[in-house]
Amino acid sequence: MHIHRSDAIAGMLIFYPEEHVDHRGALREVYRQDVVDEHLAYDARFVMEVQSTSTKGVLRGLHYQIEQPQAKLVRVLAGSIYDVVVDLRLASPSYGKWVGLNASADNGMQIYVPAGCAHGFLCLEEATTVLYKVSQYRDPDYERIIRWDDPLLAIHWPVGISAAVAEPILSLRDQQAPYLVSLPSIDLPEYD
Ligand SMILES: Cc1cn([C@H]2C[C@H](O)[C@@H](COP(=O)(O)OP(=O)(O)O[C@H]3O[C@@H](C)C(=O)[C@@H](O)[C@H]3O)O2)c(=O)[nH]c1=O
Repeated sequence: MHIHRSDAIAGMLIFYPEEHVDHRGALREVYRQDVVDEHLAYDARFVMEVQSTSTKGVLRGLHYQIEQPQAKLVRVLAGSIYDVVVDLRLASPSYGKWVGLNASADNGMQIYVPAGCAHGFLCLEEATTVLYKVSQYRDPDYERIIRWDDPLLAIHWPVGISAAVAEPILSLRDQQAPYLVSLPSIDLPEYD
């Protein structure tokens, strides 16, 4: 498994599992505890796996949890996504920075989202299925959302007339999410 440390966001990692191809098909080791133990922060003890399936054009995000921040290990089981990680951790050296990556079932990329970073993805194909492990259970009281198109963040989503997706499909909650500028600091996660 090849591991790349993000230059842009402190603690963010990208895993590229090796693919073994033969006449029957292909095989990858998709999870190794020893790799996790060696490379991830102490809080990356995964307690739950979540799987979502979406139609093309669905954008989920940008989501994070305060008080019980969730580290996430994200991969695509079917289709492809533009995956975005945003550092909203107060006092982080990379606060306000974002990283966008094309992850797909084909390329097998796995993205480690450090606890406290916001996460979202745009589905680029029909029936795109994403699976992620999380290090804390979900607590709706601590869930927070930032607008996917926040002008302060200026994320280059592949959205628009000549892009992969003309108009994203959002949940009502994501449509009504606040902009970063209006968020009190109590709603932002800590950096440790
Ligand atoms: C995230 C989640 C949702 N749910 C339920 C709540 C709701 O009824 C339904 C859909 O939830 P949501 O609209 O929050 O799902 P979704 O918009 O897909 O939320 C997810 O977005 C991506 C980007 C993330 O990074 C995740 O951590 C999570 O926030 O599923 C759970 O039961 N457990 C969970 O862990």
